[in-house]
Amino acid sequence: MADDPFDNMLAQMDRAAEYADVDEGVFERLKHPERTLKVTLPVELESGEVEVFEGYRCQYDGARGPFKGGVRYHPTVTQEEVEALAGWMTWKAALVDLPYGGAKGGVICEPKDLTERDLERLTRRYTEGIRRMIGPEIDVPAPDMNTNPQTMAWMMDTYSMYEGYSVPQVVTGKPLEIGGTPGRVEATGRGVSIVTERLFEYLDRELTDATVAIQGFGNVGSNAAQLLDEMGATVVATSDVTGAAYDPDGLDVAALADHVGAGGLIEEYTAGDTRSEPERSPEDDAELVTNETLLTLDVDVLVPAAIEGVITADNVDDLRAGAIVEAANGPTTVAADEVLSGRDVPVVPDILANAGGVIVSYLEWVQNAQEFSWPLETVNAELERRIGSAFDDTIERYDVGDVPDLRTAAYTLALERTASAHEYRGLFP
Ligand SMILES: NC(=O)C1=CN([C@@H]2O[C@H](COP(=O)(O)OP(=O)(O)OC[C@H]3O[C@@H](n4cnc5c(N)ncnc54)[C@H](O)[C@@H]3O)[C@@H](O)[C@H]2O)C=CC1
Ligand SMILES: O=C(O)CCC(=O)C(=O)O
Repeated sequence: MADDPFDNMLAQMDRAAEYADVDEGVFERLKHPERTLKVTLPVELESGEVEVFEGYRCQYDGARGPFKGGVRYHPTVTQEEVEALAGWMTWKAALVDLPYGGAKGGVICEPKDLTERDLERLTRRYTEGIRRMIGPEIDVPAPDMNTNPQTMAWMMDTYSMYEGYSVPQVVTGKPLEIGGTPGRVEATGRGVSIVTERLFEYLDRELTDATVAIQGFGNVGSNAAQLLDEMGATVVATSDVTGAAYDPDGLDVAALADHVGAGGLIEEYTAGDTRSEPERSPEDDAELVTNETLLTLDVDVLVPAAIEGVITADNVDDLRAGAIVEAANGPTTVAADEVLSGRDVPVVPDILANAGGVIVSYLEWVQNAQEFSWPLETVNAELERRIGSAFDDTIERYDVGDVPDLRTAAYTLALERTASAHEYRGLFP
């Protein structure tokens, strides 16, 4: 990872500050997380060994409503990363106008070294650790990297055990059977595909002529790939931690999704590797390239959909993509942003591009509160309306002509909305 993600988030705020109509004192307040809880999580693993994990939950800013944000399981989680992610959640919720503040959680662990039983125990320990901090009207966790509907089911169950009754509204991204909403699993990728389509309309370019490279083929990357493929774009490359599959004629995205869905790795899918011949579509002649090469491919759209800090001062001069749509949180450093902005490469910022997940989480939370469920068509239509409206707001702010790029336009709106909530509520108790 290039720069410290928290410093990067602060630098993004600073870049927007000169254009945002925000009181200086309130702006200073917004540069600090409200609180971060660090928890120690002893877990007896299935192997019989006891391992002590460390986890965090950061509530960054709650002026606009209950805290909201995912939980990440990853070996590189740090307190600063969780705080940056919680800050980005705050600006995201404000930009897409949800009645939420921003939060994020993380546990330092390598999920692929843990059994399903270990993951359940770890999740229950973590939920117990942060349960004093969360609640349907207080702070509502959701999935992020390496967590999924099953993780949310364990969290909901653990929280409910302590309350003595079922509390589905305490987390979102749950399985349908226990109060999840149709459409949440695909929501972030769907949002990415919608904003990409809207960007192309704005730029007066045809998405059906476009080539796309997507770094990361997890929940977000794989759904974005499949939806962009359905919209007629040509997905030429995608990756996981083992490397990237690249085919200039276009990947067979559905076959790749089947391969990865069955637990396969990207490196096993590419030409020259016979381990996955039965799963690989005979037409797919993908070669294995590195993640670094994927980022520098000559494509119309680059979609970073893995981790933060991958587009930096070190590689930005090699980037050839015509546009960037940030599905991951924090993939671009401010130093790289300045170069891209100078080159007029449009970058749809994370707080807009990946907001589909939290939008549909909000719709799940509302359905839980109503004790009512909506059909998929209603959820998808509401997602499209809300993310489309945030896209329009961002473009309208950008078209005023003073801000250098779309990220600064989006931050200007998010900071003004959050600051305004602080001003109405007052800074002091
Ligand atoms: N899941 C969600 O609803 C949302 C996720 N995001 C963001 O999207 C990004 C991806 O999240 P998910 O798809 O949920 O995670 P995931 O765990 O389902 O998938 C992550 C993907 O990235 C790959 N990856 C991990 N480290 C990598 C590295 N160093 N280099 C290249 N590839 C690497 C993994 O192999 C996997 O293909 C994260 O930045 C997350 O914060 C943002 C909004 C919502
Ligand atoms: O669905 C949510 O509440 C949050 C998703 C998330 O963690 C994110 O947008 O980064």
